[in-house]
Amino acid sequence: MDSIISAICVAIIIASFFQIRRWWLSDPYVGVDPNIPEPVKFHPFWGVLPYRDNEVRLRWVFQWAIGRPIMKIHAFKIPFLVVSEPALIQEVIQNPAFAQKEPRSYQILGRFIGSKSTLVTHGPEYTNIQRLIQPIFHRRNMEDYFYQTMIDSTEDYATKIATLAPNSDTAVEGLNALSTIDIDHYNTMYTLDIIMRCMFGVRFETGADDVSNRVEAGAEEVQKQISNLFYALSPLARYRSYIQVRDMRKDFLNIIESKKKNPNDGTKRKDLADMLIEARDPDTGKPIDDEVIIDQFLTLMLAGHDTTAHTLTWILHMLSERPDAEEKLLKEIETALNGRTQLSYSELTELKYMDAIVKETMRIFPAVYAVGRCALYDTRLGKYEVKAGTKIMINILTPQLTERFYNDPTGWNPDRWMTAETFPSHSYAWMPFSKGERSCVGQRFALLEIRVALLHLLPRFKFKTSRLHSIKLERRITTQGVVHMTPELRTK
Ligand code: HEM
Repeated sequence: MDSIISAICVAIIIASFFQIRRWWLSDPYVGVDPNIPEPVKFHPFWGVLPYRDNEVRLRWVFQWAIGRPIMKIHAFKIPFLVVSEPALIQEVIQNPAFAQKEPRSYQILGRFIGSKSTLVTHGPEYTNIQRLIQPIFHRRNMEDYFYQTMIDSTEDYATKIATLAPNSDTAVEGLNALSTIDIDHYNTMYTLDIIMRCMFGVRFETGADDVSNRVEAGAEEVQKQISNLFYALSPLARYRSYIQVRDMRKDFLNIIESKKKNPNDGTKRKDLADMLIEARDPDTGKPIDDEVIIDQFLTLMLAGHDTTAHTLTWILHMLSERPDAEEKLLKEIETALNGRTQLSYSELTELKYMDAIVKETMRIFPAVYAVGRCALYDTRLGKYEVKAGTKIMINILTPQLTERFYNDPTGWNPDRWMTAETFPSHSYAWMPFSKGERSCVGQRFALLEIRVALLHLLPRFKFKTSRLHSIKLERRITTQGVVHMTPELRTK
């Protein structure tokens, strides 16, 4: 009897071994059109994962994608189609079959932003939320409310920078000409302050109060989980995000409740919370549920601060590297100011060279270098068939660095945006805010923040990139720059 049981056990073990081996070696691209090329022969189980290294992270966005309009890659047998040709990207964006975001790319962020966030919903639920969110970012609100809030925050940032400038009267003790700051960290705290003030009318300041502490801890936890996948998958990370989100939601709910008790009677500058509390569903006339409002706050806070901060960091770095461009921008600002200290909203948004600098920096260092979509039903993409459930990565970076669309594509040259002749021949060859229905709702807000920062900081400070530290470009979900700079007070 024993020997029969042993024989059955051995047979099960052998059969399981062959089954696992078959699965391990099975085709990861079942259901994917076989005509779509694979850039290199990947391992059938690990796929692209062994190619992830520190120097060339995510090769698929640049190396393999160059000259490949579409290709297939996989990781742990999960296949993705990487689309890198502007005409095909346009097809993806305009085809309703691809209206859904790729849920996996939002798994980590999803822990923090809630299930009713505009970033992750789709279909009628998304349309309802968009109808409430989009009007908030209209030009009138920018001009009437957010512009002045951004200026106030920037003035405080300038005061803080002055304490870090070795040649300023207010410099903290012990600074010298070689002292540097991690400018991206400071920019991140600055953009967090802007979004907090615009959302709730409250200041965000490191260590100043409990709400600021919890917001900072939450924002840092997101960064940590995004940058370290192994940590993100651990129960500890899940627990920490649960606690932090719970605390932030409580804080935000308290703010909403106190605003409801003391509604803005027009004597104070309106903020985003006032606008969302006032908003009514156009069909039912009902106000928005508090939990839905909180999902949007968390989304705007997380989607809207580090992207802008990283962009500002790269702009300051490029201006430090290119004094000719900095000089030209300062001239443009000086001419526009004409002896005043402030510009009107429309005067600021009309500064052409400033706009060119922002565009050119976002071309080379797009804060978001790819976005994910998922086919809702069977469809076609170019000459290929795409089955329902197929995951798509829209490659934002590669077209922006392609010779077909840009002369000297890796050279930073803002002048290419000064005349229409040197604009890219396809509008989808520049899309740092994505395009179409699911593009960045905060684009106008982000561009205004960056312009306000340049207008109010550059004439006062010269930001010098330190040669003593290496400059690191980290591609996680966003393109972060680790850049050490010395801010110097400009003397007339
Ligand atoms: C330079 C700064 C920014 C860049 C480069 C950027 C880029 C993007 C991109 C590429 C998307 C599309 C994501 C996708 O399709 O999966 C997006 C979506 C979004 N962004 Fe931004 N963003 C920036 C700033 C902001 C700001 C300041 C806010 C809010 C205040 C914001 C709020 C959002 C939201 C809510 C979405 C989701 C839109 C939707 O699905 O309907 N972003 N952003």
